Amino acid sequence: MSIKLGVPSKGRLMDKTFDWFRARGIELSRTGSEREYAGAVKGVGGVELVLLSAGEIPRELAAGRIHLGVTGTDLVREKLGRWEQQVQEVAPLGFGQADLIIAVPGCWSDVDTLDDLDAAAAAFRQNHGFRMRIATKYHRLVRDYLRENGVADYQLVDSQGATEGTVKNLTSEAVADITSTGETLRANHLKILTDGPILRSQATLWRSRVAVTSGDEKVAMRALLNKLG
Ligand SMILES: Nc1ncnc2c1ncn2[C@@H]1O[C@H](COP(=O)(O)OP(=O)(O)OP(=O)(O)O)[C@@H](O)[C@H]1O
Ligand SMILES: O=P(O)(O)OC[C@H]1O[C@H](OP(=O)(O)OP(=O)(O)O)[C@H](O)[C@@H]1O
Repeated sequence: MSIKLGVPSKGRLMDKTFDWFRARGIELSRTGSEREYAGAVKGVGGVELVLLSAGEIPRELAAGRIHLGVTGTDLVREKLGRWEQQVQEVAPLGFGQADLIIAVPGCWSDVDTLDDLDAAAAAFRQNHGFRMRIATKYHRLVRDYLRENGVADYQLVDSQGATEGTVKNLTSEAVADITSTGETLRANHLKILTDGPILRSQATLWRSRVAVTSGDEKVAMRALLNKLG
């Protein structure tokens, strides 16, 4: 059997992951037709490439179905409770940097910090009869962060994409999402709370702590990790 290496199947993370491995003498590639999720590995033996959604890689590592996987710190911390017990960081990859932040409408002139948000949330509930809505796909991280900072008068609404549009669409009052250049926030007239990000994320190579490795696989794992430095 081979070591299974999970890599995002599309987009910026896939291309940059392929570049990162290539720079270390390992050629990863998608094979078959443009739409087929099959991959090949050259430059090291006993390693199989598994192409997956970035969001599913934490779960596959935690289940031990892949031995190694590339995905963002944000996704590991969001998807896995007690993530340190399930995965181990092998190497930060130096790309896919993004901050998880909370943003509110730019016109909320009296809201710049979490404390301001807390006060605005209490007032919002009194005026509207329901809790201020924060749209996000990072439920665990946002809930933990707001609890640690004493903000309670809010509700999370799920948004799996185009989150910054939810304020304009009147399905939320604030958002908690990943940003890198800040352009999407600016284009949607949102401003970031000034307290600092909830989390700084980047693409990272993880090793499963639970995947079982046979003798052959241990040899392949050592050879691979040696090449990666
Ligand atoms: N604008 C950005 N710049 C840099 N990294 C980003 C940006 N947006 C998202 N990322 C990072 O890319 C990783 C994958 O993001 P996301 O969950 O959006 O995946 P996706 O591309 O939608 O793929 P899938 O839907 O297949 O899971 C995350 O770790 C995230 O932090
Ligand atoms: O700060 P910026 O450089 O503008 O990048 C931020 C955007 O990038 C991500 O979205 P993505 O492109 O993955 O699409 P999504 O909305 O479907 O998640 C993220 O969710 C933001 O919307």
